[in-house]
Amino acid sequence: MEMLTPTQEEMFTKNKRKLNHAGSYEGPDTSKSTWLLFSPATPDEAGSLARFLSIFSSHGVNLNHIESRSSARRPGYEFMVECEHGSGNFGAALEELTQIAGYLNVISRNYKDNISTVPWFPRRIRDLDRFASQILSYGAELDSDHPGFTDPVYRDRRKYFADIAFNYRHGQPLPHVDYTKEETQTWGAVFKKLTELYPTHACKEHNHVFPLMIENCGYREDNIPQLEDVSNFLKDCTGFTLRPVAGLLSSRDFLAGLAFRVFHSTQYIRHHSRPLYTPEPDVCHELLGHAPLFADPAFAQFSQEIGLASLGAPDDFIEKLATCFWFTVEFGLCRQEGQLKAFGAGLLSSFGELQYCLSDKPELREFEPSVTGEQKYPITEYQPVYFVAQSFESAKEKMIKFAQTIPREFGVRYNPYTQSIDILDSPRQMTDLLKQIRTEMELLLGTMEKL
Ligand SMILES: C[C@H](O)[C@H](O)[C@H]1CNc2nc(N)[nH]c(=O)c2N1
Ligand SMILES: N[C@@H](Cc1ccccc1)C(=O)O
Ligand SMILES: [Fe+2]
Repeated sequence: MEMLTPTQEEMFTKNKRKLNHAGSYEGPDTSKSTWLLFSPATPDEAGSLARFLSIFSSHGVNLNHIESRSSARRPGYEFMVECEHGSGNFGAALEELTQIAGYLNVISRNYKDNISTVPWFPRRIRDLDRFASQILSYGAELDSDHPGFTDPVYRDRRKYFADIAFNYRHGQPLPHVDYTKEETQTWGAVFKKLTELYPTHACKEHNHVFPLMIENCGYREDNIPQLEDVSNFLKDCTGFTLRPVAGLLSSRDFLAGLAFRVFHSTQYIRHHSRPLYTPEPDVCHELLGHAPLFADPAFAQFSQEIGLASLGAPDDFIEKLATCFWFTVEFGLCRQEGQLKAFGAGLLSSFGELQYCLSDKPELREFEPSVTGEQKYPITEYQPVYFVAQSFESAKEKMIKFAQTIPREFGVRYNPYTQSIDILDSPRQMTDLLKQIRTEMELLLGTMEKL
């Protein structure tokens, strides 16, 4: 396969059709959400919601959802409405609203048509339910170059897994799967070969956590661990959880999940004919490659930082972030005690590529987000170039600095109590944040005085 730039890659996958819940196809940009978040012009305006709603009805704009809540940005209330695309004269309604609202954010899947809107991003953890129907390539439909393409039993099985993911909703237990004998054998072959390489090839953080997964999550040669068990384990370690996904998500959606410490995990297994390398993520990749590192607090935070940086970012920055993600979380190398080790999940799940990446064949460069973010890469074969991070800590610091160059008119912060993203753009919110930090400082000082 020829090399694709990230832009080409997006086009390549976007040109493929997407499957929605009902199993019918929809075009790439038909997602229907435009959210408006706004406040009345003055805090004590009585009956203001009714006045706002009349604007939408007079322009024939249908609302799918209406919510009022206490505003964090100023005294009084704020409203959130979800408008149905294509109904009525949305532009006119928006214009009228702008005239009389206090603040107004427009968060839209349709942001490409309107410069002043922020690309849609999930605000609450249950908003992630909307991603299920946005699978890019593969998914339930296998491509003709896929090793399982001509195997009807495998295709059937993939359909079964895709349905689980499509029907999953936030808060439900992760569906338990009875894997077949053949599937368990494929896992066994991958597991056996990889665990022989880990002591010499994997980074120390992976080697530290792996025995814990064997002990707590049923990692064994003769058993494919259940996502539920792995998710519960990660939740105890770092608050990360898994949710099932039918296949590749767009970079934007995938990264947004990480902002909530949610990792989208496939549940199907690679085709048995090629256990040592597969062109798409599968349960071996997620559970052997990704899961152990999400149990590491520094790595979990690094992943969440990338996720938070992506929320509402313009497309070109999403591409750069996704490329940096690719060359760290997916295919990163690092130096530890003078030796080169793999920490990328795509390496830790492929016996073939794990050997290859530490051989003298590939080219190595130093990880530097502004440079790495521009690198082209193939997605269905071994990487010709790898980037080497000095440590997780240094990679994290570089990424945070890079994230600060993303143009965005507000700050974002994950609120673990409400499991939602706070948009920070008012002095009042900054004062509140400062008060919280003061409480923590007092705790810290108080403890230091005791010790
Ligand atoms: C963010 C970056 O594009 C990355 O490679 C993503 C893309 N979409 C994905 N989607 C799923 N389901 N699993 C993944 O590991 C990824 N990786
Ligand atoms: N190549 C990886 C799977 C993978 C595909 C694409 C992206 C990341 C990982 C493996 O064999 O395990
Ligand atoms: Fe991955």
